[in-house]
Amino acid sequence: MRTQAPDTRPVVLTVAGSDSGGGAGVQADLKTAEACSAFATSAITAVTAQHTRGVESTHVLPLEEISAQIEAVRDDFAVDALKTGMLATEPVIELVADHAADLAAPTVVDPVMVATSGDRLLDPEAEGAYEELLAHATLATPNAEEAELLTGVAVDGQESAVEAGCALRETGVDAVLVTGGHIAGATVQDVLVTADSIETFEHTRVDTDATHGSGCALASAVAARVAHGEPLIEAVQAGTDLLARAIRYNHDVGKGPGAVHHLVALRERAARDRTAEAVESIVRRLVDTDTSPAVPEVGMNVVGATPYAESHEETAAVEGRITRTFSGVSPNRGVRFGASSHVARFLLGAREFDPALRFAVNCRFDTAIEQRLDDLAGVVVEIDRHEEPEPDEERSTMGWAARRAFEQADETPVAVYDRGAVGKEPVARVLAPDAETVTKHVLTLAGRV
Ligand SMILES: Cc1ncc(CO)c(N)n1
Repeated sequence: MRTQAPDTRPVVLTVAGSDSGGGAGVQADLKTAEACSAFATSAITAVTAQHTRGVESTHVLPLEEISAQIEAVRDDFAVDALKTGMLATEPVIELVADHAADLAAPTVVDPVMVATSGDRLLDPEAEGAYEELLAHATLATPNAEEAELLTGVAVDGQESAVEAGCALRETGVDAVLVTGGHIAGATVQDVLVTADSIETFEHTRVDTDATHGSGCALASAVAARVAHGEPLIEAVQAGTDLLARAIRYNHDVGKGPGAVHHLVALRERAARDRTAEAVESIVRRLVDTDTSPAVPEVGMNVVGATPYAESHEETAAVEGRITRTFSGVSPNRGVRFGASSHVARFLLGAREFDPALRFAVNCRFDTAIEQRLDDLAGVVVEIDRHEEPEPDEERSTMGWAARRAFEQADETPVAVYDRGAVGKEPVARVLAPDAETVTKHVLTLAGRV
């Protein structure tokens, strides 16, 4: 016999509909809540025959069966947060309102009315019943249409979102997050109205229709976090950040628009070891082959981004860079996540245009290297650093450099170089989707192939 090692997690109960398509509803809730470190339980209100293109049919379960599921969970588990999704009819909303009133745990209400596909998921006569449930809720997460249906305030921007949020708080709900995904604009603004603050969470819009399951995932992520005892504002910030990433790296499934990537943050973490090992293998090859002719005065860095990297903390690089020695080149210290700022920001900037790019290396640029750039198989772009704007808050203009390069090229470049500027050494940066290719590019520039 072995000693058990139990793992304790807060329990989330989702009361929602089943989506056979797996992207929204209970399926989305279970995946998201588990990915946010909660133990997820569920009570199914309705079974929908659904896919990425729409809802084919809906069967609402008998009220006693919905009630029995909630009772079964509550009898046995200490529920740390309640989350509601598709409630379908007025009696179901009333049933859940009774449980929310009686449960000493935070309740997150996603007032699901219409699917992303446009199909109705709530009996139109039941909209008024939400007041009863919201009276006992911690947070409501309506989108612009739901906020308008619940309050009569047409939501078309931040100001009206605040107005609708304040109006909805009259029901007694502690806080309202009016989500902005459906409001046109280059950025998505989600507006949180609480008793004593108004917070706006802003994310650059991702050009996709693959948002199936986004409302369910957001509310479940927030529920899992408040179940952990996280303050509401932090939980909402983290939830909206998660969703931005889950939409950018959406699941390309089905014939319609894809679904959000509920596990994206877990997958990012899971890819870290492989990414660091790939960077280590590139560094080994560059050291073994003595790439000193390609090492710039400022030192060379090899940067690897996880497939879902969004910040330099999610890229692995050599601490202290690779520098020239008497007999060749040497990495100063080990490979660590977050070790590169400059080259990492160039790679992250390039990933805004081509997310398949995973690796970048900054190389020397001189007349010998300039000639060898022709030997690289692919597009090479020159940028002029005299044109660059003031550095951003991270004191880096590397996002600009990547943007400038992609504006000038019709396809993803393999190298982006500049001839320097005052106080700036000329640099040739190589880019690739895989470790093997980026290594070959550096060896080519060093004259080692
Ligand atoms: C079952 C279900 N719940 C919620 C939504 C909202 O996206 C959906 N499409 N399906």
